[in-house]
Amino acid sequence: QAFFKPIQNSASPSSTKRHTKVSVIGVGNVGMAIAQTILTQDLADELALIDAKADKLRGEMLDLQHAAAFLPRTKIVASVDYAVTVGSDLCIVTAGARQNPGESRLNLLQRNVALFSHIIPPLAKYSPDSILLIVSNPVDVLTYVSWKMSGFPSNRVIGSGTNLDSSRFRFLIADHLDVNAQDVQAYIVGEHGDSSVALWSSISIGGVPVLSFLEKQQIAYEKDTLENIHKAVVESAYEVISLKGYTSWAIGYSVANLARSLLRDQRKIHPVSVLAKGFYGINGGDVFLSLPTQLGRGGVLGVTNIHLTDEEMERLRESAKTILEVQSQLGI
Ligand SMILES: NC(=O)c1ccc[n+]([C@@H]2O[C@H](COP(=O)([O-])OP(=O)(O)OC[C@H]3O[C@@H](n4cnc5c(N)ncnc54)[C@H](O)[C@@H]3O)[C@@H](O)[C@H]2O)c1
Ligand SMILES: O=C1N[C@](c2ccsc2)(c2cccc(Nc3ccc(F)cc3)n2)CC(O)=C1Sc1ccccc1Cl
Repeated sequence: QAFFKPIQNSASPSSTKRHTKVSVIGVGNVGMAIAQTILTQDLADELALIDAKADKLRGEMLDLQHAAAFLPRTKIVASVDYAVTVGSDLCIVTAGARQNPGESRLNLLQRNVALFSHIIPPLAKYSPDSILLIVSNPVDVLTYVSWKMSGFPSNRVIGSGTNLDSSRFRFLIADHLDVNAQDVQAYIVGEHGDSSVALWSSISIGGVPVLSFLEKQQIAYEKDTLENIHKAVVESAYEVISLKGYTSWAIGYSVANLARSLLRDQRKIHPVSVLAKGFYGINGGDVFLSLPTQLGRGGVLGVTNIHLTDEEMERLRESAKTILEVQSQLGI
């Protein structure tokens, strides 16, 4: 006895809506924050989870599946075998070793490059037309490594880069000016983390350039205000780590926002890590740095040609040089 009484001609029409599949590699703090945001925002029809720890992986899959009654219907699969990622539209990589106390960034990088040599090639094999979105740190170099290891065209290899830095920057500016962070447009570019570059000229509130906004609102513009807010972006990352030991929610929402632009072909502009060679006089070699980039279903659709001051240009080139020196030691 069928559970439902068939209704005439109710067979679902041959749906032209494509099946959207997202794979998240690494189900730690960051990977699970991204996964749950993708589910709550209904960004995928299928979510595949990968990790090296089989028990943790199955536990996270079951725990998410048990929320099905409260979420849009999404098929959730998980395995240590990369075959489960087959046919993904987007592969988000958060897997990686954590920096040990006192460990140099270079040593952490070398450990993560070794891990990536077992992660990227199977992803590329099972989903040759997918977009790779790299979150693992050091994100700019690991995005370059993923580009080399995958053999994908550079428009389909993106790093989360300074997307999180910029979202913290927007929050802090909004908090300082008592406005909504969604009305604050502000870009941090270049290298993710301690050496990022804040583009003061890019800041606008509701379309009003920040300096004239301050004048109009008669808010005193202390010379160091914006510089102090940029410093606070870096300090807040260290503060969160010191208080809770990791970061998850801001990176989760910021990466899901990138996933939305990519999967829904939003053609939105985000500060993400892209192959920066040829832009702003960066010509010393293949280097990934964050620039304001238009994102859509094809990945990187274009890089905006924003005005940079000489100082901003110089700092970008310095970052490129540092990263190229590190990359030259990888032998990739
Ligand atoms: N780009 C950014 O803005 C940003 C922000 C926060 C964190 N991060 C980075 O994200 C990464 C993850 O952070 P986290 O807090 O989730 O760490 P975590 O240790 O909680 O999770 C990492 C996961 O990767 C898994 N893993 C390790 N090796 C693997 C392999 N070979 N294959 C598959 N899975 C593997 C581990 O089992 C673990 O579950 C770190 O590199 C961190 O620095 C980046
Ligand atoms: O919010 C974070 N948390 C992390 C983190 C998460 C789990 S363990 C450490 C963080 C927090 C603080 C410092 C730091 N340094 C770092 C270490 C190794 C790298 F390869 C890159 C960065 N990393 C990872 C990370 O990249 C961020 S954003 C971030 C970091 C430093 C400065 C500014 C920003 Cl916007």
